[in-house]
Amino acid sequence: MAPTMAVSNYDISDFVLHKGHGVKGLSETGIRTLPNQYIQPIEERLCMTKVVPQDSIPIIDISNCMEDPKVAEAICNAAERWGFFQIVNHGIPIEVLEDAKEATRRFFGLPAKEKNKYSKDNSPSNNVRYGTSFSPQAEKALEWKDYLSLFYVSDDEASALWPAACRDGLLEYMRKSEAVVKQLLKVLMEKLNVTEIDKSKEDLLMGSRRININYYPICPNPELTVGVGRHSDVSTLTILLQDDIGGLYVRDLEDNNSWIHVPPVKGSIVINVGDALQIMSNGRYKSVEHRVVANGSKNRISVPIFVNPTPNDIIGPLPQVLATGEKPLYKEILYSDYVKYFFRKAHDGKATVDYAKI
Ligand SMILES: O=C(O)CCC(=O)C(=O)O
Ligand SMILES: [Fe+2]
Repeated sequence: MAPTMAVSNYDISDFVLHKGHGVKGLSETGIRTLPNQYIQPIEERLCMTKVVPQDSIPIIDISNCMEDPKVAEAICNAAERWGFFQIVNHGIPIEVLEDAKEATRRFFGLPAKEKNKYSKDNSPSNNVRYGTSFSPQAEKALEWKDYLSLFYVSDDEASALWPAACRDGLLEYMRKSEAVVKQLLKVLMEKLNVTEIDKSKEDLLMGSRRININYYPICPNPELTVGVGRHSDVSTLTILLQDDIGGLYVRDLEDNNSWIHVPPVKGSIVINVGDALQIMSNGRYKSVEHRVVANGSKNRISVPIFVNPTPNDIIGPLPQVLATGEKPLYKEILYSDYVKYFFRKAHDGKATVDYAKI
């Protein structure tokens, strides 16, 4: 589409949602004013006075993760205090990270017609979904983001169903990140006195995976909207690859009113604790609220892998954590019910975890 072509407010949802242009397409029309649908209530916009520049989440060199108890301690402390940390020297080759980002750019660079083959209405499978915002049917204001979400079942299914433009790069990134996930979970579990991770425990911690690719295009009035609203992830752990633009903010648990930027660090991966791990650890590891701001001058991409329990797992505080008489803070719940609850509503901070509280 020609960069100067205007899209009226009236046509926006048809253009963005139904025709599959997404906010990327809207941004590329050269639009100068944010459409009303994207204007967030003031309390949902991130006011920069709430950002604490002197604080930052830990950056942990995990090259000696299994041998050096200090590394294990740093990981567990970060998961308790911040719920977020970055890892470097993780063993995933830099080319694999670059290829995953390239794969992401290639997918979003496709014509709308091609991307729209994977929309809710057109996708041949629920495991492959292209969309925009988080949950447009449930949201009062839309988020300035397009995404492709891929639930991993098997390499064969991915070969058959995932878009060719991004499939190989994303699969490789998923494969290469698996060893890192296992190491991190082993360390985090040991601190909870879970010393043996057999097959059923491994399924409970990492039995299913979803990889998303996110595109946050240049936004005409970034201060009026959000890239992603306040939420915590429903995962056990999230492994997030971001490009060099920045814009992800994390709530500071020790000063509830403050937010901390997660700066891009070349070659690093951001790790965050998700709700499932908060629940299983009975609140010891924190699934922390985070959000992404919109950007007025640069396009941003990110690639989170959500490492999850399997949908039919029952999750609740682990017996090893409660063994000393600690009171459970959460109920036992079917993981797929938990996820359904999360996706039924707009992003709303920590409300999903409250659903599991006793
Ligand atoms: O884009 C990012 O940095 C974070 C995205 C995110 O929080 C999510 O997809 O759950
Ligand atoms: Fe998230």
